[in-house]
Amino acid sequence: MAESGYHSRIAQVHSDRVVTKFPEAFCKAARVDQKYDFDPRIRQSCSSERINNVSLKICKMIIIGDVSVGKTSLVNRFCKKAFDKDYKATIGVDFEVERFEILNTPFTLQMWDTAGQERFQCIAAAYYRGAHIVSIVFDLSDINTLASATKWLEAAQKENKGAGELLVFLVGTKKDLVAPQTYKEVEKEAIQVARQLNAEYWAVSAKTNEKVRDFFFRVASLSFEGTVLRELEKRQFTPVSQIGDGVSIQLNRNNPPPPRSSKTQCC
Ligand SMILES: Nc1nc2c(ncn2[C@@H]2O[C@H](COP(=O)(O)OP(=O)(O)OP(=O)(O)O)[C@@H](O)[C@H]2O)c(=O)[nH]1
Ligand SMILES: [Mg+2]
Repeated sequence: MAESGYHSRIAQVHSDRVVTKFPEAFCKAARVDQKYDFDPRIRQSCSSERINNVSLKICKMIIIGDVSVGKTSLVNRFCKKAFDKDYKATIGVDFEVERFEILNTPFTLQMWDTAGQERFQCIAAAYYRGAHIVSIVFDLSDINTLASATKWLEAAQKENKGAGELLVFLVGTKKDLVAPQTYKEVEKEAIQVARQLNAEYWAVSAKTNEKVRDFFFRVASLSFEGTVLRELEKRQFTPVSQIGDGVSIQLNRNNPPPPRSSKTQCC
C-alpha cells in the first residue's frame, strides 16, 4: 500500500508533484515553445512503457542571478513551503532535489542554488557544468538586476560549451513588492530581454507563493519532454533500451532512488 499523501505507483513521489497536464507558460509573449500539450510521441511512449522498464530521468537546473534577488527564497518556497524575510547569503552553492512523476514516469529535478555575491563566483561557477536548465533570477523591484541577465547567461554558457542546448528561464521575483503599473513597465523590459536571451519569462513571489509552483512544474515538464524526446531519437539508432541524456538510471529494487532532499554547502 502507498503511504498516504504519496502517489501509489512510484515510491516517494508526493501526490503534489504529479504532472498529467502540460503546464502553461507564464505569458505568450516570451515562451520557449508554442505548444499546448506534451508531444504525442512522449504521451505514447510514456503510456506504453512498463513501469519497471522506465528509466529515472534527472535534469540539473542552476539558479543564478545578482545578490539578494531571491534565488534561495524561490527554491525554499517550492521545496520547503517556507519563506524567511531575513536575508541569509548563500555561501557558494546549496543543493535541493525534487522528485516528480510526469505522465507516469519518474523525473528528478536537481536544483543548484548559487551565490550571487561576487566573492563566491569562482566557487559557484564550478557548479554550472552539466546544467540542462538555467534559471536567471532578477528582482522585479530593482531593475538594475535585470541588466545583469545577459552576463549571467554568458557565464552559464561558458561552462557548458559543446554540451546540448540549455533551457533558459528569466524569472522576476518579489512581485508582491511592485505596484501593478510599475510591474507592467518592468514586464515590458523583461520580455524584451527574455526574447534576446531565448528565454522564457516568469514573474513570481516567494513571499505570497504567486506562480511558484506553476513555474517549477513548467521547468520540470519542459526539461522532461526534452530529455525523453532526445532519448527516443537516440533509440532509433541503437537497440539499447536505456540511453541516458544527462543521467538515466534504471529503476529497480537494487538501485533505489536518491534521497528526496539533500544539501551541500561549499565555501
Ligand atoms: N517581499 C519579498 N521579499 C523577498 C522575496 N523573495 C526574497 N525576498 C527577500 O529578499 C532577500 C534576499 O532573498 P534570498 O532568497 O536570500 O536572495 P538570494 O538571491 O538567494 O541571495 P544570495 O544568496 O546572496 O545570492 C531576503 O530578505 C528575502 O526575504 C519575495 O518574493 N518577496
Ligand atoms: Mg541565496
